[in-house]
Amino acid sequence: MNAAFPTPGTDASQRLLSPEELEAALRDIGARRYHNLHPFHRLLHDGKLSKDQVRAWALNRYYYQAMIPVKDAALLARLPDAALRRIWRQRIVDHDGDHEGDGGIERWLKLAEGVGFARDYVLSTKGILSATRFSVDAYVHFVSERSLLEAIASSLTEMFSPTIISERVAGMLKNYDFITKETLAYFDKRLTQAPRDADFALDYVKRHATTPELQRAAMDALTFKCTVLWTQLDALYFAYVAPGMIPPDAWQPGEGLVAEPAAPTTGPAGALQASDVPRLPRGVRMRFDQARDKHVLLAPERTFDLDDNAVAVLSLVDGARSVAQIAQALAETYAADAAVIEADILVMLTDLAQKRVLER
Ligand SMILES: O=C(O)c1cc(C(=O)O)c2c(n1)C(=O)C(=O)c1cc(C(=O)O)[nH]c1-2
Repeated sequence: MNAAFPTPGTDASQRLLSPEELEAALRDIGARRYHNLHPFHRLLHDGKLSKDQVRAWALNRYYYQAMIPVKDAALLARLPDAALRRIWRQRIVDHDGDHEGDGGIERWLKLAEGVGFARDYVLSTKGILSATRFSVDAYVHFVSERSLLEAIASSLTEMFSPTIISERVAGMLKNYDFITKETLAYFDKRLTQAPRDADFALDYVKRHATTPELQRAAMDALTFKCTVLWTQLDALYFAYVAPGMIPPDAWQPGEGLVAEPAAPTTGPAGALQASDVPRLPRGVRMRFDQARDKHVLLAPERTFDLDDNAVAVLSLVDGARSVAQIAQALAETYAADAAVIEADILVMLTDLAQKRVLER
C-alpha cells in the first residue's frame, strides 16, 4: 500500500533490518504519528473540552470498542495454528467478556453512561460520525484482507497506548468534575492487557518480517493504523471543536442523554428551608460579564443572567451562612422586613438548586 504518511529513511527500506532495528523503526512511527499527539487528545487530557465535547468522544469511541472484537475475530479466523488462536482469542474475551455484563465493551458503555448517555442510544450507534465509522471499518477490512503479518502489525499501536492511558486517566480525573474513577474503569484493565497484546504482536512481527519488503509492509501497516486512530480525532475536532460543523445525522448535544436527576432534596418538593446553608457547587461561579455589562452565573456549559436581587443574594452565598442569615443580612442592608426577604430568596434559591447551580 501507499502509506498516507510515508516513513522517511528510504535507504533503510532497501536492506534487511535487524529485529532490534525493526522495533526501533516501528517505535519511531508511533513517536511521530500516534494519536496522543493529536490536538483533540491534548484538549481532552488538559480539561479544555466541554462536557458535550467529552460526550462526543465517548460516543464515537464506542464504535471503535465495539468493532475491535469483530476485527480480532476476522484475524483469528485466518490464523492457521491452534497455539496462535489460543493466544489471540483472549483479545475477544477481553472485549466481549465471558458472560453478560462483563468485558471491555460493557465497561465502555459504563463510561458513556457515566457522562450522561442512555445505554440504548450508545448501542444503536445512531449518532456516530460517518468518518468514525469509515475509519474503524477500514481497520476491520484491512485486517480481513491484508497478509497476516500486516494484520498483526496493525495492532502494534497498542505498544504506545499505556502511556496515553495513564496520561488520560490522570488528566481527566483532575480536570473534569463530572468524571470519576468508576467512569474510567475501562482503562484499568487496558494497562495490563495492552502490553501483553503488544509484546506478543511485536515478537510475531520481528520473527516473521524476514525480508526488507515484509519489514516495509509491517511498518506501513502500523502507519495505516495510526491514521485510523488519527482520522477519528480529526472528525471529532471538525464536528465538535472547530469549526464545529456537525454533519446532519451525527449526535447533537442534548440527544440520547438520560434526564439528569433532580437536585438532592431535604424539604418538601425540593424546596430550600431557612436553615439550609446554600453554596455554589464546584465549577459554578458568579462573574461580571464586561461585554454585556451584567453579572452571570457560570456553570459548565450553561450561563444564567442574574438580576440585581440575585447578585445581592449570591454575593452572600458562601457555604457558611444559612438562608435565614442571608435574609437577615439583606434586611439590614436594605432596611426591609427579614421575613419577606426570606420568603423571596427561598423561592429564588430553590429555583437555582433545581437547575443544579446551587447546593445545600
Ligand atoms: O485508549 C487508547 O488510546 C487506545 C488505543 C488503542 C490503539 O492504540 O489501537 C487501543 C485501545 N485504546 C484499546 O482500548 C483497545 O482495546 C485496543 C485494541 C486495539 C487493537 O488494535 O487491536 N487497539 C486498541
